[in-house]
Amino acid sequence: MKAAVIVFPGSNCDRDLKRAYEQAGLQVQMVWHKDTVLPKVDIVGIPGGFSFGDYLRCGAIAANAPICQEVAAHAQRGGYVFGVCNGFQVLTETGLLPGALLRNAGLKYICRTVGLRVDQTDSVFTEAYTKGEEINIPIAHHDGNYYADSDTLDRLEGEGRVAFRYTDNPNGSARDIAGILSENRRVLGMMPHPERASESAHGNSDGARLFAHLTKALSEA
Ligand SMILES: NC(=O)CC[C@H](N)C(=O)O
Repeated sequence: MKAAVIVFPGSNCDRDLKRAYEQAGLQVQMVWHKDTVLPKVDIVGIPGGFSFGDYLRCGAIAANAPICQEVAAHAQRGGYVFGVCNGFQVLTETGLLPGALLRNAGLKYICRTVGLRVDQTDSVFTEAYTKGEEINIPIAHHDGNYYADSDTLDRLEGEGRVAFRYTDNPNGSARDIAGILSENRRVLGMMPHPERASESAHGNSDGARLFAHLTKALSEA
């Protein structure tokens, strides 16, 4: 199974995501944002970081990079895409996921491990968990406050597209939302970083389960 990890100027979790994918058994190719061809892969990863220095809005400039048209085409063909933190911000800016990530309610950068509740287990990203299970995953962001209008929030909830919620909302996110899925559940965006909870040196393997299951599910898909 093959994965691509997109790299923008200012990405800083690209190699962490590559490592988490590789440890789970995926073959990874790094893809520069100016590339206009996406290699044939089973999943695209959009990593965390500070793409283009977070200028304009987090993820807004990255969303207009040439490779993002290819990522959108891949998603429209039913391909899998996984955006972590800045990657989630990029996915909302491209319109592949609804809503926006606003400045944290407390206006401060938050870097700590938080509790998440798994709300939807019916996706390749979340099947490893049980519904309602509480896991611990680190966050590191200043713009993680998920916003969408109430109709969109109702639709996300009604369609079972809320993947993860914060157990103790750290950033003001609407309805405690920490991660959402696309309509076909093949695109996941989440603010917490499962790749930072994926090996013994991290002291937490709650994220490793996501990656291990992902590889298995992709090979069976
Ligand atoms: N860790 C990250 O991806 C950070 C995302 C973004 N730069 C923010 O701080 O909100």
